[in-house]
Amino acid sequence: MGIIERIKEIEAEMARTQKNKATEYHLGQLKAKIAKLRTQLLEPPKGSSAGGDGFEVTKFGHGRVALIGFPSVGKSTLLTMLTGTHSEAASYEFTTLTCIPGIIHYNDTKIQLLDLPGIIEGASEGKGRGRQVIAVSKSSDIVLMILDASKSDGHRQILTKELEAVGLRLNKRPPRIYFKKKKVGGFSFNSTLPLTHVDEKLCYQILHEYKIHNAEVLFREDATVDDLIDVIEGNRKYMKCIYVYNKIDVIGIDDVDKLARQPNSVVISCNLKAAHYHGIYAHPKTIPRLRLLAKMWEEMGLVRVYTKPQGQQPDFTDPVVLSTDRGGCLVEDFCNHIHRNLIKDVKYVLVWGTSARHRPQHCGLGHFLHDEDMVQIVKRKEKEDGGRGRFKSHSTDPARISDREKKAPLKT
Ligand SMILES: Nc1nc2c(ncn2[C@@H]2O[C@H](COP(=O)(O)OP(=O)(O)OP(=O)(O)O)[C@@H](O)[C@H]2O)c(=O)[nH]1
Ligand SMILES: [K+]
Ligand SMILES: [Mg+2]
Repeated sequence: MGIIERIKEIEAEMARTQKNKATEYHLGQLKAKIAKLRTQLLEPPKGSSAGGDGFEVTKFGHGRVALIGFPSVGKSTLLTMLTGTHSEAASYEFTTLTCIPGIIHYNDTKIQLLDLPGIIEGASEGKGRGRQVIAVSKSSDIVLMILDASKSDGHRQILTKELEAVGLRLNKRPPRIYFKKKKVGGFSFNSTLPLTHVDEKLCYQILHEYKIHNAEVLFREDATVDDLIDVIEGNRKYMKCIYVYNKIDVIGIDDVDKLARQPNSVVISCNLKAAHYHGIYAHPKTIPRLRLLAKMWEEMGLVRVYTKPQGQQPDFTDPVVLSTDRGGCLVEDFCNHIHRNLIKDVKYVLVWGTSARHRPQHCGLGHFLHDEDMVQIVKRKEKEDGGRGRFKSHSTDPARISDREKKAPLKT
């Protein structure tokens, strides 16, 4: 039996099983079994090389955004509108068959936008080009889920389920569960608050399913079995997703209003003439292109830092662009971005901008920078170098020549 059939079989068993206190351990184990199979499904088949069919697009610019959606929702039309790169659009489904990159110039940064083939239900199991499309989405910084405003909102749930099945978690943060595998010592289970979804026995059984017998688990929130499985699997990708409702020119203004008020959602129309004709862009929530770009920028969490040479103004068209993936952007990240050896020469930095309490503020490597800050690096002088001799070449430093080298006969 193939992996997909096994997943289907377990899903059927779960559907048959009534949910109650007595079955909760069994259901938990079944969930873990499915998660394991799905992870297996993601491993590329032996002997095959991934991609090779027009999907491998080189990363470019300061960030990457993928357009995901059902066929004919207007992904290609949107790419053409936002980037100027032409991507074929037509009224029939599956017009786009490969990955087509374009570039958005916004806030002095370059953002790579990727048009992709439409995906359909079952994409996570390999239907259509689902696997390749999903792999590209995983390589992106954020996802724009393009939806047809005139179609059922069920599409959004189906797509979310497909992306979740391959380990993508949209607009969620990692569960607050500390989990550490150990070599010995058995199983320890703790929580900092009362738990309502998981108890020690259930956790033990899930770990048993993964053949993990020594581990430390600490719940820091009232997490679910699914959260626990995500933490054990350890391969989940947490991504921001913007729901983009396109074609609002074909629906009524009340429906536009409802969609626009949903969280993480933007309403647009690529058919500008129709949108103006219906008076849709008179609506305050629908300043189309700019609103979408602004939302995208916000969700990407990029930080522009301008380098200020001493006694000069910085080049305000050429920022250092950093991401806040790891919870923020430190002075240390900024220095490392400029040069990987710079950090040991830095005495302190001067920071101007919203992160600074004074103008300028003296900051160390652990200071968090904000978007549009200006930074001047002040280096150590050579004599302040703590005698580490960074300017000396090691090979000519007599103290560093080993005894063995001294004794070695000179080569002629
Ligand atoms: N009314 C209306 N039609 C639109 C809008 N945007 C796109 N379309 C039309 O929708 C159809 C599909 O557009 P595409 O850009 O090819 O859609 P796609 O999502 O790239 O389609 P596939 O590549 O086949 O998955 C085309 O006929 C477009 O002209 C819009 O905002 N309003
Ligand atoms: K199409
Ligand atoms: Mg297309």
